[in-house]
Amino acid sequence: MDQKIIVRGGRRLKGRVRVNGAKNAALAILCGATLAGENVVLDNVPNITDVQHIIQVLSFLGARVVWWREDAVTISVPSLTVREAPYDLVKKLRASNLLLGPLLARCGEVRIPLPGGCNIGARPMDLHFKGLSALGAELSLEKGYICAKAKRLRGAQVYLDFPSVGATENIMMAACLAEGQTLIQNAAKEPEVVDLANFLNSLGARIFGAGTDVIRIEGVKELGRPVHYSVIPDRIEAGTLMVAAVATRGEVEIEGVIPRHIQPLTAKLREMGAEIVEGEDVFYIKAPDELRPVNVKTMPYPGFPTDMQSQVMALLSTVPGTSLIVENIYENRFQVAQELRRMGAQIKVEGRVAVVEGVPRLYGAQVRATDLRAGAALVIAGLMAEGETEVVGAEVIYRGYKDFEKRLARLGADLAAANGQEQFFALGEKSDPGRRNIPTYRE
Ligand SMILES: CC(=O)N[C@H]1[C@@H](OP(=O)(O)OP(=O)(O)OC[C@H]2O[C@@H](n3ccc(=O)[nH]c3=O)[C@H](O)[C@@H]2O)O[C@H](CO)[C@@H](O)[C@@H]1O
Ligand SMILES: C=C(OP(=O)(O)O)C(=O)O
Repeated sequence: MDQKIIVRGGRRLKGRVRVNGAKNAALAILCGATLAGENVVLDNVPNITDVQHIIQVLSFLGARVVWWREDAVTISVPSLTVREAPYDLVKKLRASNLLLGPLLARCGEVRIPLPGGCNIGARPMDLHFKGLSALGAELSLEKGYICAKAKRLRGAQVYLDFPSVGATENIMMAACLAEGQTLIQNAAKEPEVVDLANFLNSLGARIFGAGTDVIRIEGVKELGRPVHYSVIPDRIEAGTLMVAAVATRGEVEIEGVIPRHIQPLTAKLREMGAEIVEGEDVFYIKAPDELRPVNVKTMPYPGFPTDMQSQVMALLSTVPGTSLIVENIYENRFQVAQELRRMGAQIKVEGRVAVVEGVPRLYGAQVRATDLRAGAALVIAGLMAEGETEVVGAEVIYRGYKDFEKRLARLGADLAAANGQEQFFALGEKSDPGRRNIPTYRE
């Protein structure tokens, strides 16, 4: 059902907000938990729709997953009764592809539909296939399903042509139970890869070098030590809130972060003129009215993250001067530009390059969230715009952000969420119930 977020722009964000656990780490760790038997307890798990969907897939496969607190789950996978994941569940998220490695290692056979997720590019799986084949698996595509089989997995040396996060994670998980040593060269260095490796090591795996471009895995017979593990904070959620703070020329404190994970963004926001003070696990951000244009190039970690590109594009659309954005990861991640143009932004896209000419102001309009980060970017644009912005297709935002509009409202934004039945609930101090029959509430 089409959901909407309605934003009335013009308010500066002010206050303090705490970041949730990282979507991309939690998803990988939940998949990795299928390598173990029982007694896995995870903290700081964000209750977002992607996580709910992966839990549905795991439950279908025979795992017992229980939310025992708002942000904590227990998982036990004594045996996996089903080795085929259903298309209707898997199509909802990209990260379902991360079941391939662990299920193959644990069961020797698996059938998973090609994953779904946002339409941001072709996102092939050749590197996952290359790595798992090197470990001895036979893989084929049959009627939209990835079919993988292996009598036994053997350690191998795998060079990734590109440091793919998902391929690194899948190969690393499969290699945990392979015979002998695996080397992943040109591995992804993202913090979420490191978090997955730390989690697997706490289960009894022997993974060395995660966070560098060579990861060594010594295979073990089984994993299954009791584990109580806490997922790292979401650097992209933190970054999105930082950009929202700067976009509204606000003053915000963001708690529960690992500042070094967000360096590439912090550096850009400082280059634009924002004041950012870093504590051990907190950021204080204050933005002046006048900001400077910057150039941004998305790269694998520790480069500038593609998952922050759309939000920064929204911000730059009101910064005087010319900014250049080069998107090196996904060919369709500029779709948000055409929605921002509806709001008055001046953005030209030529292949992988977007040229953003800052305009004095954006105007509220009806726009569509074409993907998760585009949705967040459009809400940020709405916070800056004059008048009312209606972001339709907002359900994709909840794939990755928990209580997105509530958290922004607590920082003083004026915005509301609604479902397709036009049942609005509104947040923020100055919502105007009269205009749209919105029952207002304040927390
Ligand atoms: C659930 C999750 O963790 N998602 C993140 C993960 O996605 P994901 O793991 O899918 O991203 P990858 O790092 O694999 O993809 C990066 C690039 O490599 C290409 N590629 C990837 C695999 C492959 O076999 N062949 C190939 O060509 C992709 O098309 C893309 O152009 O990392 C991305 C890059 O930081 C983030 O945007 C996503 O939020
Ligand atoms: C692209 C993203 O996620 P996924 O890989 O789950 O589609 C994202 O988080 O921006």
